[in-house]
Amino acid sequence: MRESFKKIAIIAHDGKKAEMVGFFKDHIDQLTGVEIVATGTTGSHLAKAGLEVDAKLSGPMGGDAQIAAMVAEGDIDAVLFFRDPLGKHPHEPDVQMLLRLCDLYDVPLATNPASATLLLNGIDVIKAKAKVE
Ligand SMILES: O=C(CO)COP(=O)(O)O
Repeated sequence: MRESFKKIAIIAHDGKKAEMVGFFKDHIDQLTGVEIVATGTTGSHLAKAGLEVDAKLSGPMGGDAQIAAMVAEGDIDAVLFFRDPLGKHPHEPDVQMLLRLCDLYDVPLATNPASATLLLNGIDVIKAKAKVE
């Protein structure tokens, strides 16, 4: 079980970007003190919403692959990926690689807002526990 969440990755497919921005505006307090890495366009949306973001390449240009490599190197503590199950994505192999590496390295992965809410609440519990200890 992970004991600290210093850096998280945020990614959203185009069909989920509006929902993703609304979600993170609502959960901005839970991101205090957490570094955010994002794919390119997701990152620019988050930056516009006032978050500090390390934006990688756009997803179809290799951004998911860059984040997957960070997962493999142990540099990412959780991935919040707002996937669009109804869209077609030219870089689907990169997406599958990212999901696989999260499972391989046991990195918490949320692929929809409901699970992202639970993940962020879980991070809060771990943060609170670390303060008490
Ligand atoms: O394609 C993506 C996820 O697979 C997201 O990439 P962008 O954030 O650059 O749109």
